[in-house]
Amino acid sequence: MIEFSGIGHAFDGRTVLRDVSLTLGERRIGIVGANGSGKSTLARMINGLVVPDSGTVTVDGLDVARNKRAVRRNVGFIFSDPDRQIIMPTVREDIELSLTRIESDKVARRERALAVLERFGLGDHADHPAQRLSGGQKQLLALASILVTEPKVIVADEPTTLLDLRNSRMLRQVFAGLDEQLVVLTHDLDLVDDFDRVLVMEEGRVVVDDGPGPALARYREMMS
Ligand SMILES: Nc1ncnc2c1ncn2[C@@H]1O[C@H](COP(=O)(O)OP(=O)(O)OP(=O)(O)O)[C@@H](O)[C@H]1O
Repeated sequence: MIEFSGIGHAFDGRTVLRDVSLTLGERRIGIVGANGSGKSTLARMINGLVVPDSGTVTVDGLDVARNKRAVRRNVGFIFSDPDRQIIMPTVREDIELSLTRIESDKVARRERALAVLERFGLGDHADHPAQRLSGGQKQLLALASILVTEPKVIVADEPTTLLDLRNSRMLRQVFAGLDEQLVVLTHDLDLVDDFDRVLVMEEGRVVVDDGPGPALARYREMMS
């Protein structure tokens, strides 16, 4: 359960979030909205990457600002720019690094890394330099390295921006099969059209909060 309570935030004196209060308990939640409407800022508060100027954010009852480390163990954050997330020289090592926290056995780590790479269509690239992957392959690697650790909550910021149609569809299926709570920020409206709940943001506020059908229809109207 994620709870935003009376959130306000400004960057350099410019307000970007205004009095946002929300309880997110559904399994799959989409957040859409115009560029600059505050989606990423709000999502980054879920794992303490941004601390709100006013109000509180809690995850399973833990105040994020005061318990960043504990919260981050349970919240996997997938950045829109995969270069921010890829650390190790090879593709397999990058996944293995993510696994060190939850799997102490080296051989088991390797097996799990290879299995997840196979699942994400990167099996043939396991020993390739991670930085030489294409943009979309890097995005898949960044996703795989978070999903493999099975965090309780996954926050994905524009996860399909670099993906081709086949991989976007594959990701949609991966998301459909996840047991974890998922919060996805996206401009790809098809990605969230079967989610449980969709929020539409405008100028730092949540202006629509509904099922995907009515919420996306309203958003399309707003953007036309
Ligand atoms: N670290 C920062 N320093 C200064 N301003 C920032 C910072 N991060 C975000 N902003 C500003 O806050 C506003 C909201 O940005 P945010 O990234 O939350 O929007 P968004 O809805 O995710 O946009 P997009 O769809 O373009 O990714 C923007 O005007 C942005 O310039």
